[in-house]
Amino acid sequence: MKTYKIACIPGDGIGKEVIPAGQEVLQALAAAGPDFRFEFSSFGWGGDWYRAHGRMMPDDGLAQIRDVDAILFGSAGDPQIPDHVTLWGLRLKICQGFDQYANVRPTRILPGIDAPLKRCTPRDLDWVIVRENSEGEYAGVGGRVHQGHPIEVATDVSILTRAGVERIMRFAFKLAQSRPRKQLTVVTKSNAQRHGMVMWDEIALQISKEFPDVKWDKELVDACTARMVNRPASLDTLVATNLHADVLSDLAAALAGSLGIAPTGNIDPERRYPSMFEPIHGSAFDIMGKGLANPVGTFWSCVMLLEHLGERETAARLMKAIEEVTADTRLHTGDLGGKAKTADVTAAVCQRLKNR
Ligand SMILES: NC(=O)C1=CN([C@@H]2O[C@H](COP(=O)(O)OP(=O)(O)OC[C@H]3O[C@@H](n4cnc5c(N)ncnc54)[C@H](O)[C@@H]3O)[C@@H](O)[C@H]2O)C=CC1
Ligand SMILES: CC(=O)C(=O)O
Ligand SMILES: [K+]
Ligand SMILES: [Mn+2]
Repeated sequence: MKTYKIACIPGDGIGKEVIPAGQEVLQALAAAGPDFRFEFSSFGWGGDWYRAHGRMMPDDGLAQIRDVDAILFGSAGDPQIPDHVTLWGLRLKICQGFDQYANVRPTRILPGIDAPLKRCTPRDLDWVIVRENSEGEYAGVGGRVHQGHPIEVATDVSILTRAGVERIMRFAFKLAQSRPRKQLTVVTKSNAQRHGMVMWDEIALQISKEFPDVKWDKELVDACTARMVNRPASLDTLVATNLHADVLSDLAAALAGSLGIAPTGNIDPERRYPSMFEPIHGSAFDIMGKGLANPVGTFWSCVMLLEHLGERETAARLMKAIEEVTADTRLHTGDLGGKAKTADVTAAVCQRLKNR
């Protein structure tokens, strides 16, 4: 029997609630079938680790998880520690350390979810946002000089490399090609950002020639927000820079009903390193520790994890169980207007997996 090694890193805030829930669901899946088992390892990295050791993860942390088949991640972000310390010390360290350059964020309106756009039916909103995940605005290049003085200067320099843009464009065109509509929107801002984004557009055109069957267009990021709201059905696959896609994907999640539902894969398409799956949301300080977090974003991320492992049938089985649960409004958590708790939703999904 196959054994998949999964590293679980709950991190902070509601990550500590939704990742154990995700692990429970994966365990229930493995128990329901004879095909494979999981070997979980758990890592208590994050804000608590920082308070005890002065850093978010150990110096050899990447080496400790180098050989797993996949990583299930919660969130980095602690109310007592600056956000840039937590994010860079854990999540970005893993994403960049393992060169997980493609961040994939599907969005759909799941059954039973009351999405906020009154003219948008579930058929109109079926997107995948591909986020460049290794450079751009989050390259980490910049600095501060004259700190605290009136002449203080601070910079964050966006870095776009030809190799980095070519690989994410190729990934996005390929993903668009694999979807029924074969359609890609390249999100840009080449009117105002006249160097990096102009190269981004040029490379999009260049890579498009490798995919003659993919229809593609270009949209400025500001206009793209309006198009997502007004003409959702005109979009299918999107590709955008690190910052642009970060913002667009929270909007996408909200338009599909809640930030609590949306999944992500931080993928190394070349499979040199393990890929990492996480809900798109953060630590949710306002609800943490109360058992109120919606675990669906984590469960959907588990679906992506299973697809990445090549377990397509099992992934589909989990997605079906998730959709059956969202269809029952009694099982909606507070973010969806319901009263259910994390544990109720988790138990309901596990129950459906047992009853297959
Ligand atoms: N990938 C990561 O590790 C991320 C980390 N963060 C960090 O998380 C912290 C909080 O960030 P925020 O901007 O407040 O974003 P957030 O995603 O944590 O929360 C935004 C809002 O959405 C709600 N929400 C999010 N997930 C939910 C869920 N599963 N169920 C129910 N409601 C949910 C929260 O209660 C809050 O009102 C910060 O430290 C930030 O840096 C934020 C986003 C991603
Ligand atoms: C950090 C963050 O906001 C994200 O990964 O989406
Ligand atoms: K997250
Ligand atoms: Mn984000």
